[in-house]
Amino acid sequence: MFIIRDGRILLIEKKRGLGAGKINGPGGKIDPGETPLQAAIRETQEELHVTPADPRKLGELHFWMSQEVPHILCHVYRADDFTGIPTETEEAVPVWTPLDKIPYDRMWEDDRYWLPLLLENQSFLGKFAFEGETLITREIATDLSSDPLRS
Ligand SMILES: COc1nc(N)nc2c1ncn2[C@H]1C[C@H](O)[C@@H](COP(=O)(O)OP(=O)(O)OP(=O)(O)O)O1
Repeated sequence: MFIIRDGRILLIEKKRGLGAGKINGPGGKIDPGETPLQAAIRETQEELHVTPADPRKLGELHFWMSQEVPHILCHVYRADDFTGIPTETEEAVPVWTPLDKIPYDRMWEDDRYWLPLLLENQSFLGKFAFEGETLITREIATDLSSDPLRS
């Protein structure tokens, strides 16, 4: 979940789990019975104590990681407002970042290929294969005019 307001993006420094130490948006696994959107909102509330307003889906990302974590499907949302006060939790430190200073060198390697599209409000479908934390192959499709991602 990427919240953007007043020329800044609300990122997190993740304190535990997959990608600990990296900068990312809030997010996590979908619980049984949840939709991807419900999960993204809940994870944002749990990790930052804020609730995104009117989030909309802009992207789908497929990650192939390793034999232990073979495939991850990640639903990517953008919101342009929120309620609450971004607060450090056991899971994350809030990192408000100017849009022209996004720290890609501290993020997963794939982010530099699709986060600029999200900032431009473009929809995207990405496929990324990793070996460890190194990006090996990437494929990105944009301008999904039939809008399959907005359902
Ligand atoms: C491999 O490339 C990745 N790139 C990016 N940008 N984000 C990724 C990548 N792999 C995973 N993620 C995201 C997806 C989720 O938002 C988190 C990982 O969440 P995780 O499954 O570890 O869930 P936790 O944060 O541990 O939380 P729960 O266990 O509470 O669900 O990273």
